[in-house]
Amino acid sequence: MLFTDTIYALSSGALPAGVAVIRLSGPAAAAAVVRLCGVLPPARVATLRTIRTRNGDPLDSGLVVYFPGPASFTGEDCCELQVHGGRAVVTAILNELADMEGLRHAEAGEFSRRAFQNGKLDLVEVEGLADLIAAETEMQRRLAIEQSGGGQSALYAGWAKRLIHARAMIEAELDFADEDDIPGAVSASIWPDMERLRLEIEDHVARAGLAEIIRDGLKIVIAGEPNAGKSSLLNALAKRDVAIVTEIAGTTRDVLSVDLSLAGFSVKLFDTAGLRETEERVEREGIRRAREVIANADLVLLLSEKPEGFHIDEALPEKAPVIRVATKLDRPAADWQPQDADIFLSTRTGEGMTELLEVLQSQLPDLAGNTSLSMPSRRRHVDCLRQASAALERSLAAEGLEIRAEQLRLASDALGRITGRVDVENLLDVIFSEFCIGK
Ligand SMILES: Nc1nc2c(c(=O)[nH]1)N(C=O)[C@@H](CNc1ccc(C(=O)N[C@@H](CCC(=O)O)C(=O)O)cc1)CN2
Ligand SMILES: Nc1nc2c(ncn2[C@@H]2O[C@H](COP(=O)(O)OP(=O)(O)OP(=O)(O)O)[C@@H](O)[C@H]2O)c(=O)[nH]1
Ligand SMILES: [Mg+2]
Repeated sequence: MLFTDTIYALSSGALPAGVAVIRLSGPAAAAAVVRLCGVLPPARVATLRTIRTRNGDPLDSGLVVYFPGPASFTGEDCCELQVHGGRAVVTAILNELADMEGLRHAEAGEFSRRAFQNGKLDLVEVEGLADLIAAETEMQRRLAIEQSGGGQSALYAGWAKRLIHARAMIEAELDFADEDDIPGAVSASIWPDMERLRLEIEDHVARAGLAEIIRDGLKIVIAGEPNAGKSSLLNALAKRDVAIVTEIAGTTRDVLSVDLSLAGFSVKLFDTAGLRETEERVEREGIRRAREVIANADLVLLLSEKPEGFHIDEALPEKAPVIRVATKLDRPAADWQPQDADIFLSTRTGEGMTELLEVLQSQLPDLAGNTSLSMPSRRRHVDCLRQASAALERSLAAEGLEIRAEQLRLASDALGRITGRVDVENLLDVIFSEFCIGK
């Protein structure tokens, strides 16, 4: 594909800033820099230049870098103007660029799209870059680096290679089937490896849930009777006054949520309406919504201010763990026994809060140390991997070499779609639109 347009955009963040980076990519990038700075700096050497309007008036003095293609981020000729990050400075330079022939402002993700189309990045790496830019927690960063740095792509490429080898062996057998001196089972040796491959893919897919927790955060829902102290706990954990707290039972109606970072993980903490039978319409709707988030929780903190309060007739999630939290421990009223709850706390005195945080951390996946974060990070990857695994399974079960070979081809195609080597044109708009402008 040929791009005739040269694109430009402010690639750094919000202005004002100490320094702003304006990137250009395309055939007219070098000429544009010559127009602004006189002469082109030597390739890949940051060089201090005065940037001028076409009338020769100085706009700014900045560092200019020229990356001749194909050895650039996009594979095209690229230039960077690293200028003072004032709004008027950047606007003036962008206006100069807008007036030049063949130049236009970049669309969201367009630099990365060109890098993909020029073979600099594959789709997994592109998606990893989008994740890296969005990463807010340490685990999100590590997962994104695994994807954007090519680690994941190398794994899939290795699998694709094994499939190609197997298909080649089958082709050879089919081609020479009539000749007596070719042993009948050239391809027999490949099936144990195809079975292993299928298991490897299945193991890999099984880690997708972990990736989802890293990307989207662990969903922890605070539930329990009205007045149990749910909103007080949300505020205590968030360390801000997010939810309304009153002594009136039935205060919270809407589902509230705050994002926390816990041991490098992102956690989404939900406060819900107290669960009880009621005729009050607004409260009933609040309780319906509470049940909905409880059903989708990764972890439920079930709160009660008295031992019998845990026996609610509510549908708790089937798979997610439930931690029983005894509240308002500072009050002498309730007669708690050690077996009544998992955690005893008071948000008023802070007692038990450390223990609660420890229990929450113990519920997070153990990814300490150098554990590899090799896992499918997106639904799209999981879908392709499942298709590959299913095709492998059909191939292993089928009779007849032609049919088995056809299924292996389908498995190859499914793997190829993950990194974008096979028919993904329709996906590209979706993937690149996730990016910010200038990336
Ligand atoms: N100033 C600046 N910082 C930046 C970027 C940028 O574009 N500009 N990046 C933007 O994302 C990231 C760095 N990524 C980059 C990736 C490849 C190439 C590049 O020139 N690749 C060539 C040469 C490789 C080499 O010299 O080893 C190539 O792949 O052929 C540059 C930046 C983060 N920091
Ligand atoms: N003594 C004491 N009172 C508490 C504690 N935590 C909450 N309370 C009080 O208990 C009452 C109810 O607290 P909330 O946090 O609003 O309870 P809730 O579970 O969110 O209640 P609903 O939203 O109505 O379901 C308020 O008056 C709080 O001040 C605590 O640790 N100690
Ligand atoms: Mg509340």
